Amino acid sequence: MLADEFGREVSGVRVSLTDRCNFDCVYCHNEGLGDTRGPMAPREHEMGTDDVVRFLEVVAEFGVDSVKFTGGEPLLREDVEEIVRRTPDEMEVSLTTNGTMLPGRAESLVDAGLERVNISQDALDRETFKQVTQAGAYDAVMDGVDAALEAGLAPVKLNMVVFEQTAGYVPEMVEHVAANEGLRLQLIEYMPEIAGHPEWAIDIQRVHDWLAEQAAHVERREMHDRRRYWVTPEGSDADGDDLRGDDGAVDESRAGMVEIVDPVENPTFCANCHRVRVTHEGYLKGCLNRNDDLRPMGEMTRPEIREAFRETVANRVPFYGEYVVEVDGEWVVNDDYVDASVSGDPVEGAPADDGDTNPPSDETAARSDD
Ligand SMILES: Nc1nc2c(ncn2[C@@H]2O[C@H](COP(=O)(O)OP(=O)(O)OP(=O)(O)O)[C@@H](O)[C@H]2O)c(=O)[nH]1
Ligand SMILES: C[S@@+](CC[C@H](N)C(=O)[O-])C[C@H]1O[C@@H](n2cnc3c(N)ncnc32)[C@H](O)[C@@H]1O
Ligand code: SF4
Ligand code: SF4
Repeated sequence: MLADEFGREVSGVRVSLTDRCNFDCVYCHNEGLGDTRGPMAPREHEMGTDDVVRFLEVVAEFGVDSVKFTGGEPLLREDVEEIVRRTPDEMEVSLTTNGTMLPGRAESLVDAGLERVNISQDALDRETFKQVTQAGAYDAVMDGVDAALEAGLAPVKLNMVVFEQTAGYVPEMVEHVAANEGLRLQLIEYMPEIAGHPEWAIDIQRVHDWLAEQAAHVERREMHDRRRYWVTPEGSDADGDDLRGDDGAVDESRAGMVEIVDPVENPTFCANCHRVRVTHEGYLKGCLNRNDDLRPMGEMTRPEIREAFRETVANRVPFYGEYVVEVDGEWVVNDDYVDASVSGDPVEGAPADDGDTNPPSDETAARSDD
């Protein structure tokens, strides 16, 4: 497995299959690339099926053992089943989706080899859901969750971005996953830099504190050093060891799992980051939050992919605490990287700054996600 200078091995890749979407969520960072609005028809610049598969075959040679397909809305592409089917067997295959296209496709995706799915669901309230997603597809998402469960994808992780509009729904969502076997919840710290509206952000530590009071059991996940809280349904007094099944793991019929994704507030999140990303246009990206290190893979021949992947890994840097540091409460680019990030040579062949990318515009870094 390749490792960067900070000792972080790269075990996973996240492939953005498209930047198109049928939703227009008010907070969307589009995996760090900005706006998803625009025509929904397939576009020429998206990586083709064969390119995606060839990329996966090459990184599998380096011991990469998991791939997540994301976007935009990945299921707008009709070749997801084919891509999943042709993904090397040794890789765990997962998908992050808004869920609307899972009814009618969940089974074919599972048949093709899909092992896990994360579905974005920010509230159980129809009106709030509509305001947040700027789409009225609440029922389609709920049907999507059911379709995933029926197709055997349990546990299904619900992704909820916690910000001003949704924070009040956290207790209800936590009870929802505690009471419904087969569901997990992921509470994602809102990242305002790409989407704007810093005033929407809330203090994620308050959510940790509240969950710590509710939880019957707490664990840490190695990836990103994320905290996982196991919460029992209302009325249950099960605790700690009572929750474990015969195999020693928490029995999900007795408690629901709530994981917090807090890249900014958690000082050991980036130090435990083991993922490299690929944009829908086929550029490697060492960090979700950076667009100044996009690296093309030439004509995507195997030697070119190998070389670009090696270089991307070699140049990876933990974002929070290393690439940006906190000065007077603001994240600013570390002086050691100023040349590389702001005025350094753009990667040859990388997309121009035409609104599709978000390089830090000054010394305050762009903070996005995936
Ligand atoms: N800054 C940052 N945010 C991340 C990272 N990974 C996930 N996130 C945030 O969490 C959101 C949801 O992530 P998912 O795409 O569902 O994947 P995940 O939860 O990381 O992956 P699994 O738990 O392995 O399924 C992303 O869109 C980001 O907002 C990361 O490496 N860096
Ligand atoms: C960009 S979407 C792509 C996949 C798919 N369209 C979906 O919504 O699941 C991936 C994840 O990013 C999360 N996300 C988007 N913008 C965000 C932001 N500004 N802060 C934190 N998470 C965000 C979404 O909630 C979603 O779970
Ligand atoms: S569904 Fe996903 S990609 Fe689409 S706007 Fe919402 S967060 Fe962004
Ligand atoms: S911000 Fe960058 S370095 Fe930190 S966890 Fe996310 S992708 Fe990894």
